Amino acid sequence: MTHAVNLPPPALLLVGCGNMGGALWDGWRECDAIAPSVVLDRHRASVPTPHHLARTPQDIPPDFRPDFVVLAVKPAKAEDAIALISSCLDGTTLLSVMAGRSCASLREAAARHGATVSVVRAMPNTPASIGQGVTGIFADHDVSPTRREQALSLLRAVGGVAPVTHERQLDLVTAISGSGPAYVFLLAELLEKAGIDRGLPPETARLLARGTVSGAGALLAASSAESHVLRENVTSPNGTTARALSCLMAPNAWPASIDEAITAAAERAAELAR
Ligand SMILES: NC(=O)c1ccc[n+]([C@@H]2O[C@H](COP(=O)([O-])OP(=O)(O)OC[C@H]3O[C@@H](n4cnc5c(N)ncnc54)[C@H](OP(=O)(O)O)[C@@H]3O)[C@@H](O)[C@H]2O)c1
Ligand code: PRO
Repeated sequence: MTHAVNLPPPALLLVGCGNMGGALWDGWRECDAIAPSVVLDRHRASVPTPHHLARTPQDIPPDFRPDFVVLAVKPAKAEDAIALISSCLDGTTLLSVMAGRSCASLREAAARHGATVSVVRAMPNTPASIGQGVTGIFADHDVSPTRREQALSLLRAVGGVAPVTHERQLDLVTAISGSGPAYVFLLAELLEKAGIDRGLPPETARLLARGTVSGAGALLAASSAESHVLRENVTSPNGTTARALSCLMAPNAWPASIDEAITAAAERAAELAR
């Protein structure tokens, strides 16, 4: 995939505007990355003009022709969603953010409902809502260069983008960065709980835990130093951090559990593909 040159922002039919679809939608709207678009979702309260909210496929304006149909429903609901919007799908590019579902399975599902589509798969994450996502992306062989570039631009508008050359690598992307924010939020939860359990006022524990996770993330983003160097900068010889890290870095602690967690998530992504 190469760099886009002055491509017009695409019009989208966003199917599913929940946690991930909503994060992308907020990020795209914030930076004007999209032409007038339609959101199909049962729960979204509103979308601002010039965009249009459809509660059911019948609410989609009949003359609306999207450049991309962005599929952001749960993988188990993909088949139903494709059946419902098949009349908008024919001839478009399907941009799926679903875990697991392969390009081939989505192409075949569309074909079962009389629609010919090319498929781009992206695995974003929820910090996309504030323009700080990171997305792995894979374009199927029949996606046109223009659509590839537009898909890349869309995802670049909401953060970093890592193209992968083999579709199966998206399972690992899902395990590391798609699911990854949850691991970091868990760390914030556990730090907060540790403070409260040891007698800190809850609001103090919350401030310290959240500030530490977000501050460390911001420092990582702003610094060119490797993450292990930033860690070592906090760690005085024989000091408090060294004592804590001797627990966390024990071979059967974080090194083992992170490894196990990534394997488990990637295996689940592969299961969803089946
Ligand atoms: N959450 C993440 O951090 C994340 C990250 C990367 C990728 N993903 C992928 O993104 C996809 C969506 O996940 P999510 O967490 O955003 O799920 P979600 O919060 O449940 O959002 C999906 C939304 O789509 C709506 N919907 C489904 N079918 C519809 C239909 N036919 N008509 C109208 N609305 C419909 C759902 O409504 P109902 O609940 O009423 O069906 C829901 O509001 C998944 O495939 C997941 O693998 C998620
Ligand atoms: N959320 C989706 C899941 O948990 C995919 C990545 C993040 O399956």
